[in-house]
Amino acid sequence: MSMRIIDVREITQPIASPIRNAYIDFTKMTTSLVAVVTDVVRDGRRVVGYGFNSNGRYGQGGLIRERFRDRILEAAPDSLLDESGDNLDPHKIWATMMKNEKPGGHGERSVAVGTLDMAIWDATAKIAGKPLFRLLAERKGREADPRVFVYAAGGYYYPGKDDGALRAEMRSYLDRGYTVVKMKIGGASIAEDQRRIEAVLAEIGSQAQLAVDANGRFDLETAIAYAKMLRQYPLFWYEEAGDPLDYALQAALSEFYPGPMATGENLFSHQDARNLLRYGGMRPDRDWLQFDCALSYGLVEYLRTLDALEQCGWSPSRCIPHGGHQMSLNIAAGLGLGGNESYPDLFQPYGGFPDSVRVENGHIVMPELPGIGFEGKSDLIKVMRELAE
Ligand SMILES: O=C([O-])CC(=O)C(=O)O
Ligand SMILES: [Mg+2]
Repeated sequence: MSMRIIDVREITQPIASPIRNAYIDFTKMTTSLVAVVTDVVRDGRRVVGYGFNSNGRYGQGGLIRERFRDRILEAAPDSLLDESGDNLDPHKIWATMMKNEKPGGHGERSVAVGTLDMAIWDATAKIAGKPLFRLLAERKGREADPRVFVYAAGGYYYPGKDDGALRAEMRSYLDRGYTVVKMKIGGASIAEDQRRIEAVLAEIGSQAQLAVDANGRFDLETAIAYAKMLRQYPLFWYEEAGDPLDYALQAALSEFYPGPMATGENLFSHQDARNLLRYGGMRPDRDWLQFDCALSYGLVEYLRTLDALEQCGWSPSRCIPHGGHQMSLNIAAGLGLGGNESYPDLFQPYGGFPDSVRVENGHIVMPELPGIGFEGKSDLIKVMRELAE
């Protein structure tokens, strides 16, 4: 059976909200929604793979429409297929997209490619008739574990939001089954952030743990001042203290912060990830890596990142990706990551879980849906089908 990709579509959609972290507000935030349309039919329906980019980087319509889409559509169809000729080969499609791209300076083309790569894996798993996490586990020769740890990310700065509202937000995450919650720091004075942290700790008590995220705001001196304040609390992690590419800052910070640190959501290639592990002072026994395939050239590249981790003595179980999307849930269930982020109240309809999924004791169980599982989330698949079906 020969098959081909007949179209690649992109639309840039708003995911705006009035929230802000220590670095940006989200009042103009967008995402690229893409569809990879094939001529394959499964269960009476044309197979279309879908993807989108995570929050934090804007939609990539320009790059997708002007460069990457055409490379896929202009390639000889058979050059994009696996050995059997019955399915797409995401690795070959990745190489086709990246033809005539110089190495280094990864910028945001990694977001454009990561978004398309998500759609390509969705189509590939649908054509194979399996959930993506099962396909990944099979290819890796390991057992999938459909039960995945998830934590609730929120705690943003928000106009008029006081400690009472922050506490109520965190309480609502506990009520929805989460055992780890995350809040923003670095967007207020250190005294105010300490007060906010203590308010949340008082609210969650021993029911949950708290992670804090500075979104890369701090210089070394401020990062250390916060470390000295934060280390008196039993935090789940201290995230992205300084600039994502300032490995020396991260390494120096480790001398002042014995608890778990987390970073990596703004590193967009396996080379950058490897540099973090080489030079960032990150500790494989306690720290967390948050590389997000949807921002960093997709799963084809994330597999290289996992190889780089292994070479540096890191387990995939130390990875809890940024982004709160179902793609990373599949990678976690299929390849043994430590879990995934979730934004219970933000970035809808893109984030979250299929409708049938509940969080229990900080974990979800992946449903057995072909592909990434977008078809199980009614509000999401509705906007996806408007693009391509
Ligand atoms: O506020 C953001 O940009 C999102 C973020 O850092 C996170 O989810 O860790
Ligand atoms: Mg973050």
